[in-house]
Amino acid sequence: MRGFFGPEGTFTHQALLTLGNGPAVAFPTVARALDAVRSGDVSASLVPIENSIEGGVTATLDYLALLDSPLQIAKEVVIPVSFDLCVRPGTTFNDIKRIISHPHAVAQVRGWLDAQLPDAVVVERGSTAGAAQAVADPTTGYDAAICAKVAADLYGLASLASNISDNEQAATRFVLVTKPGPSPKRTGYDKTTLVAYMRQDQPGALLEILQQLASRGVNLCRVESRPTKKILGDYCFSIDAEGHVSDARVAEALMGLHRVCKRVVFLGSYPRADGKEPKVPYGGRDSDYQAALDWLRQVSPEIPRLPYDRT
Ligand SMILES: O=C(O)C(=O)C[C@]1(C(=O)O)C=C[C@@H](O)C=C1
Repeated sequence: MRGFFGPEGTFTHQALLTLGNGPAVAFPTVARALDAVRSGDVSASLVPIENSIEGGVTATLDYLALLDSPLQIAKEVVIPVSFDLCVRPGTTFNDIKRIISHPHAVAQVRGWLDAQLPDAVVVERGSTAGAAQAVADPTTGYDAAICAKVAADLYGLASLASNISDNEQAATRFVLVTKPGPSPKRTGYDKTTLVAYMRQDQPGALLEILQQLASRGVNLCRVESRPTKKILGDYCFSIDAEGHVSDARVAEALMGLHRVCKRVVFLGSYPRADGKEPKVPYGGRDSDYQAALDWLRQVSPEIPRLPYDRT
């Protein structure tokens, strides 16, 4: 059984449907969807992780990487997102005083709201489909939801305005999260997600992290700093890098990070949704690493095995 950030009608739910039609259970928060994986109530949960306009979904980034119980990403899904302004049938534009939606959704229609409904109070809470559910119940005091048309149809709302996003190209990335285990097999178009905790008060610590990746030609798709939540000013880095942990250059970079960081949390290697293969720099292919290792063994035969060693 799979879990997802719900209820039915969220963008997460739509993303889940692209993975097939198996049994699924909705959770009202990302944290609960991930806890259900930790407790074994579901085998995997789908949660949003990154939006092309608003960036990382911090609830997911933080809760995925919990130090005592990190989870692992097995798959990613990317879908386009667009929003409608949805109301109970009969509500007019002039009736709208209170609007509700997910914070990421609000951020993606901010310009439209400022222009069309500048005086409305906007409440950021739950999910877009949860907002549609709340509006469907007149006792909640909400007049309109910013949600997908699918959610409006599910909860009996009418769309007063369609495609109100400030940016029509918006897309959100979702990840299917499991308990830690072996990564899915390397495809040649993979991504690796990790969190690097710097040593404190170490000049150039961030540069050192980036150097470990750059010097092996490992390209980054996302990097953002997140507070460690221990003391003010203490940060870790959430990173998506191109490549798979079994690619020699990625394995070497991860070992390098382990040497220079206080801690590295590995959150999985998995196929990229867009199937894009990385540009491997000169000397960065597995065969280059193998040739270098074979050469080193000739120079000094007692060199021990390395993780990517295939001889
Ligand atoms: O509320 C939803 O429908 C979600 O699936 C969450 C979420 C997000 O976290 O970004 C997903 C896509 C949209 O960008 C807005 C909200």
